[in-house]
Amino acid sequence: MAAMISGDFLDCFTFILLCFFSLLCYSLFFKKTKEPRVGCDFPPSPPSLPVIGHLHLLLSTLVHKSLQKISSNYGPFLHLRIFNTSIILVSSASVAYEIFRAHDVNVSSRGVPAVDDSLLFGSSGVLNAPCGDYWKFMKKLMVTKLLGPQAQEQSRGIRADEINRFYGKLLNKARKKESVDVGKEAMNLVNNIMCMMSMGRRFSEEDGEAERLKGLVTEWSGLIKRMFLAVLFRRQLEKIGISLFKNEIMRVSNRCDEMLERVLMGHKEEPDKGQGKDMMDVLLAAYEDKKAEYKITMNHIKAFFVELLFGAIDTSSTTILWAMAEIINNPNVLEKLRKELDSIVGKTRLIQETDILNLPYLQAVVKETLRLHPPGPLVPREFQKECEIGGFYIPEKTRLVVNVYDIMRDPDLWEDPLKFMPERFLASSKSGQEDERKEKILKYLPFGSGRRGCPGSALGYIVVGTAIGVIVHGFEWRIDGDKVNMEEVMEGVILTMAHPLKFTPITRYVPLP
Ligand code: HEM
Repeated sequence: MAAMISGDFLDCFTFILLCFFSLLCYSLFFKKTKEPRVGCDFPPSPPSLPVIGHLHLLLSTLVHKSLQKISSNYGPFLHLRIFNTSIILVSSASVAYEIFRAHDVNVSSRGVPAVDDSLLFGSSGVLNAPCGDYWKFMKKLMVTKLLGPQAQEQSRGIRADEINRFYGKLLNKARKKESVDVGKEAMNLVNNIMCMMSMGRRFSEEDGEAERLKGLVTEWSGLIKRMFLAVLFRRQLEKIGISLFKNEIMRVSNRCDEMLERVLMGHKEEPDKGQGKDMMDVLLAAYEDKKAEYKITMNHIKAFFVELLFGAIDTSSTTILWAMAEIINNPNVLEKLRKELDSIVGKTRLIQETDILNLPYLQAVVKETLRLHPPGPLVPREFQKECEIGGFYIPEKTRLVVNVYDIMRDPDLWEDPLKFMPERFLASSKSGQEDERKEKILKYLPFGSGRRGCPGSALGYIVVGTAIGVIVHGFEWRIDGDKVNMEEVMEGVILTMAHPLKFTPITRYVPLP
């Protein structure tokens, strides 16, 4: 009898638990989104499937392309739904203008929920921090000590040394008639520049440190790729106790932690080993400073460097790669670029950063590369509060995805949008910006926009410009086949080339010692 009672009790208990779980799942995933205000609709929505909404339209390895297709079929300002998560998809330069100009504060959060103490996707980083005191403090430090004009002038020598090393490597390959993996060498160059500028040291290639760092970058990229859609439901899943990828994220994070711990210890022991005060010195001083505007922790410092390594390096090196691919596929561009470099830089020395101001065609090549191949094709944000945009209602906490890839290929905004045509940027970028203001559009967005736009754009232009200058000015190249394959692939959140670009450099001239 006792056994029967306990059996019935267990069945009943399981039944109640199942009911509770189903109700919870219903309210978290399937419950209807908030109704719009009377007289103000949601933006239009493509036909959707029951329960999953528009999820099936997004299941692709090239999400920016799927979203581009959806926008070309249903319009540039859409309301999508995945289960009960609403997403506003924007592919219109005028709506982007309204959002980033009139609603900049409202969309100043990325809305990506933090994974505990992880150094990437965690609560200590700048990328996903809300626009509060911590973000303001770090942004000020970044601009004054690393990325602003004065800081950049002070670190010019570091970049010049790294550009010389880069040239030396290519020259060595040319002498040995060996082929160069452009993506790999660009990654090494930017990696060394960023590490030298921010921590006063580079990761050594000799003792395998650089390889370990690259391994970590690859693991993060793989994780980000898998997490892309999961990010949308993480909040809901965590409410029912499911933490997607948490173990994997923490495992990679712990390895980054160990690596940075070693660097930080080395820095504390020998603070003056680098060339003057670097960002790590500045952050360590802020950590020790009891009167600092914001009390940062060691985790904040480590998260900053992880984001720097994974954000700044991939974006800039991928741009170098795409630029070289476009230049090789467009011999007329190559000819014009070489002519400009030969006439301004000459054939007795290497290009320097300070030359870039006098090389408008090189600047236009970099801009055109970023227009056609933005490393971050989708800019994600979140509406903090409900608002009205373009006459449509947007509820609070709605996710926003601006498809900058689509906007920068819009045939209504760009003549021959798929053609690589640097000349379109030659008529002074300033007048272009004035036109945008007059027309109330934002059509050039490789660095995002508004207060959360990229603070490293000026440095990005300089690093990419000098690297391309060195390759184009210093060498001829031999590639396998006539044309470079321009197929795209998403590596994490970075849009890059699906196939490695390799060429054998042939020396054009050797600079005088
Ligand atoms: C070609 C090179 C680069 C490209 C295309 C690029 C692109 C971007 C984009 C699209 C964003 C998001 C903007 C938004 O939400 O509106 C971003 C954010 C950011 N980028 Fe870059 N970036 C580049 C280089 C750099 C460099 C060199 C650094 C620093 C050394 C850097 C640091 C950052 C930081 C810290 C953020 C986050 C800003 C915040 O949340 O307040 N980026 N970048």
